[in-house]
Amino acid sequence: MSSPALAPVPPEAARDAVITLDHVSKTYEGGVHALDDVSLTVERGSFLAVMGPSGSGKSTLMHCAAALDVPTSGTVLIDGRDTRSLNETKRTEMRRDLVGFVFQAYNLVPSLSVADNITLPLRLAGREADPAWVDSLVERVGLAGRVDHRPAELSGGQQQRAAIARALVTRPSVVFADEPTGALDLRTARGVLKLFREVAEDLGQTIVMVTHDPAVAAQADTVVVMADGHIVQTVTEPDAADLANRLISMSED
Ligand SMILES: Nc1ncnc2c1ncn2[C@@H]1O[C@H](COP(=O)(O)OP(=O)(O)OP(=O)(O)O)[C@@H](O)[C@H]1O
Repeated sequence: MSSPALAPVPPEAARDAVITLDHVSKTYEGGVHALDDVSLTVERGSFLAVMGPSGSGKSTLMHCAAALDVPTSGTVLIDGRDTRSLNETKRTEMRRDLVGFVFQAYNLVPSLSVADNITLPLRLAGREADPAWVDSLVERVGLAGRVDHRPAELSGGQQQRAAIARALVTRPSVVFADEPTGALDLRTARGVLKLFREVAEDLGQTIVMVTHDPAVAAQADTVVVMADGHIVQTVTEPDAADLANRLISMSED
């Protein structure tokens, strides 16, 4: 089923699209067709999950959509800006200004306090921190009272919450989360996914989350299912059991 968040890419809708992939293909050296003619629009404020089996092209899609990599053909727009025409320096600046990242392994700097980790993207961009905004983020991710600690003094869930605050601190157009609960136990993972939902709903933050796990994907508003470099299904109002069945039936095809 097609959803408003994933409508085919009419130009007049582009102002509400944070990410637009238009006929994007990616072929790696050696000839692997990781993405094959993928078109996708991620609407502002939506929480989208990209789900599929290993090797289906999820990471490649994320890397192209986040301007970490360039497609072999097709167009990627982030907030209306074309990523393909930029050199590596300009693409890096675009990522710094428009994109936040959350990774499975948290990637916090061990020698910095939680507070300094959270505000690091601002310092790297030469921007002033707005103390009220930083405080509200720390509060929202439940780390008030922990900001002077080093990452190693936090639990995995707390470290991921710090990483989420770090991803939000620059007020990016979009946050990409790559298997953000992959290293967490079930209960902690639920808390982190609830936080993503709240951030999407309360702050209108656009989130694109890559996962192979149907239970994780089901927390998003919309799920695109990938297989062999294609988006093969788009699921609105996702349900974990239904998504799991879809994956099982794909593996039996
Ligand atoms: N740098 C690369 N060079 C060559 N082939 C690559 C490269 N990165 C990915 N591939 C190949 O492209 C295809 C898609 O890989 P991708 O990592 O995007 O899939 P994925 O769905 O994210 O998989 P996983 O869930 O295992 O991370 C796979 O066949 C993979 O082996």
